[in-house]
Amino acid sequence: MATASSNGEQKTTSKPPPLPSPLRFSKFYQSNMRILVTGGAGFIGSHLVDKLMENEKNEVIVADNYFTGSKDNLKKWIGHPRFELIRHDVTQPLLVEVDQIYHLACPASPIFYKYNPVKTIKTNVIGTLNMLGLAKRVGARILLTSTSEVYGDPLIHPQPETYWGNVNPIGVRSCYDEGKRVAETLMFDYHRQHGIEIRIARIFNTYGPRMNIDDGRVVSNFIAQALRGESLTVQKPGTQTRSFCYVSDMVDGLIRLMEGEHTGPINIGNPGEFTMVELAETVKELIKPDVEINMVENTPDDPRQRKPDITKAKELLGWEPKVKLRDGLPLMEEDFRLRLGISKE
Ligand SMILES: NC(=O)c1ccc[n+]([C@@H]2O[C@H](COP(=O)([O-])OP(=O)(O)OC[C@H]3O[C@@H](n4cnc5c(N)ncnc54)[C@H](O)[C@@H]3O)[C@@H](O)[C@H]2O)c1
Ligand SMILES: O=c1ccn([C@@H]2O[C@H](COP(=O)(O)OP(=O)(O)O[C@H]3OC[C@@H](O)[C@H](O)[C@H]3O)[C@@H](O)[C@H]2O)c(=O)[nH]1
Repeated sequence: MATASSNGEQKTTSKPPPLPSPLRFSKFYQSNMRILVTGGAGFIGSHLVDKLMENEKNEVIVADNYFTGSKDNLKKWIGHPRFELIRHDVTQPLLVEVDQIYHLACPASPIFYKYNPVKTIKTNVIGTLNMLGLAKRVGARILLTSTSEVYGDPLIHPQPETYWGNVNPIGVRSCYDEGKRVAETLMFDYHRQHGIEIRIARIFNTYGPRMNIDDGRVVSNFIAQALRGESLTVQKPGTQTRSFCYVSDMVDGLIRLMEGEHTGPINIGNPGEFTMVELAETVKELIKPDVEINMVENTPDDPRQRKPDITKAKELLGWEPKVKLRDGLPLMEEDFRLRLGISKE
């Protein structure tokens, strides 16, 4: 049990976690690393599970309520002896014995997190409290997937982790961005007060195969629209920017953060920055050159610019993204073609 926090402050630690089953110390038993992935049936979560399952020393448990995720994303692991899938809502306590927790459970696409905002904030606050309670009880290390949305509509560009953000506390996005900010606070309070080992990743826009076709986020929308021959819906003004990270780079960054020595928060994202008009033009050029681009109304509080400063990730985790947008989009196109049943002309 740690006695000093990463910033040198003294911590009050409560009672230590119970000892694990004697079986884990038995001479002839090689214990595996037991890893819980909440939200593991979703887009990033299922890719993370694939990577974790590659290591034969890992046992993976997924807890998911299937709000935006699906069993289909995990079908290759169902029935595997090192894998378990639990239908569970993180707003309820969970009793499992694990060594690490990747806490991803939360809808991520704006149309889904705004659909039931009260549930979104409960997922972020009560869900994170429950997972921290679990981490405390069993002595597990816990990683939270926070978001670039904690910077709100940023007034500093690119965004370093030291920036405190510019967030509307009462807007339609607040259930998500303020929810994640409270989740980060809870993580640090459990760390300082109870000595829990924490990791916080601030994820910037991530894309790749397995995103829901009707997820509503911009990359999946544009690819699905181009493949269906529908016009690409660029929300006004179209000059707003995002920086897109391919999912395999993201998973690599999350695992390095979990395995490393630093609590974070650490930005994980690709600094390649594009306006939404540039993204639409790239999708058009790569997938369907004759598709139209249609300017449509935007939603409130849409951040005007976003680009991660990844100096910390490079220095502390030895991580930087490898896949450029132009290389990642065709991989996603291939997956969408398969799922939509539209072959290349
Ligand atoms: N993809 C991105 O660009 C991005 C950016 C920043 C942060 N993140 C964070 O990464 C995580 C995963 O995002 P994603 O893109 O894979 O989204 P996703 O919607 O595909 O996955 C979220 C998963 O969480 C599950 N879930 C939602 N509420 C739950 C609850 N109450 N109990 C149990 N399970 C629940 C969903 O069913 C789904 O499987 C989220 O925490 C999100 O906030 C993602
Ligand atoms: O069809 C569309 C959808 C979206 N957009 C624009 O594309 C930009 C990105 O929108 P998205 O919905 O993909 O995602 P956002 O960047 O707004 O939010 C995301 O940020 C980080 C994560 O936490 C979440 O995955 C999500 O909240 C916005 O400016 C939006 O106005 C379009 O131009 N057309």
